[in-house]
Amino acid sequence: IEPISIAVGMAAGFLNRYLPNYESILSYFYERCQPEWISFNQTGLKTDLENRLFGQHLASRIILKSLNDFMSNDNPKKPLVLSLHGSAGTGKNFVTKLIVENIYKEGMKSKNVHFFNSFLHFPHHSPISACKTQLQQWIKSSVSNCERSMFIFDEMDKMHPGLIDSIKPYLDYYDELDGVSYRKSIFIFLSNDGEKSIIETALDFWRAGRNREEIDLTDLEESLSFSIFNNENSGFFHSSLIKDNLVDFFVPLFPLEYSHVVQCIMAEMKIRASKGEGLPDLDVANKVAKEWRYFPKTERAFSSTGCKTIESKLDYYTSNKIPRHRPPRRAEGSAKLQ
Ligand SMILES: Nc1ncnc2c1ncn2[C@@H]1O[C@H](COP(=O)(O)OP(=O)(O)OP(=O)(O)O)[C@@H](O)[C@H]1O
Repeated sequence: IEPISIAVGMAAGFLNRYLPNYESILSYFYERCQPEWISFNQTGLKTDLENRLFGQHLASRIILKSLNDFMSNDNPKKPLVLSLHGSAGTGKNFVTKLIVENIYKEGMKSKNVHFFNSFLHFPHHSPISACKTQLQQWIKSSVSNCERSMFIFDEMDKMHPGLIDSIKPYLDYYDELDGVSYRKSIFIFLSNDGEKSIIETALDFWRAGRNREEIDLTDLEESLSFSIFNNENSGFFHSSLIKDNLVDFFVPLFPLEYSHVVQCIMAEMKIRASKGEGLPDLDVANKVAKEWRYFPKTERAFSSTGCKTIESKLDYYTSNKIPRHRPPRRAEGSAKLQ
């Protein structure tokens, strides 16, 4: 009997000691809606924006300021809604990833980060009412689980306006909706809407020989919202989300210049070097960047595809097969200006 009672006593002691910590042990291994897993690394984001995002001074400034203010406010009046605009390959998805990585320990894999692509998740042939219900339920249940949820909508301009309108209540100034508060969530919309006016502004500065870093939001705000409102093909235009002022910040991403393409190639080379695949070489980066397509044809001011497809171009180049005149996936905005 003696050894049994000793064993029972030891087991009781063990459980007493560790059971109260059961939750914290679990939260050590499994992602929870807790500061260990979700907290804003302001310095990390600042450093990433300065060192990893090229040619986007205005986007960097707006994103950093809006997130600093929002994440340090314990009682925001509404969720943060950012709408990122710009042509293909200028860094909309990339900067979103930087934001996510500096809030969620698990980055894009976090179960509290929800990424939707209009084509993939809401194909136009699907019944809109079913999509609306599913999307609303998804948002509600995610925020019920974790108030610090993030929702990213890519290709927002291709999204059905009815679907955009169905998320409006969650973006508004409500304390709660059916017992759920959405005020600490973040919504990020990505689209090509407004690219024409962003390109035109950047081109005006380029032609005037002015530094693009001098471009201020005031130079753009009016023309950007005008061009979004007047794009009849856009889901944004047809939805009432903009009209009702539910977007907190419009974030313009400028077309990238030759020097930014070189920076992107060098960044990719550094990633490869860290995996033991060669060394960064500025001469090679310059050679690859020269093979890029630029617009307008005469001035060759901006890259037609931003920094997109760098990996494959670098692959081609390093295997001595440079892709010449490969059509960019999407360069409608640039074509108009040629
Ligand atoms: N401004 C930038 N600074 C650094 N890297 C960039 C930048 N823009 C693009 N890149 C690089 O190019 C890749 C493609 O860019 P990204 O997916 O962010 O483009 P996008 O603006 O979202 O384009 P799309 O409108 O076609 O979705 C990124 O993964 C990143 O490696």
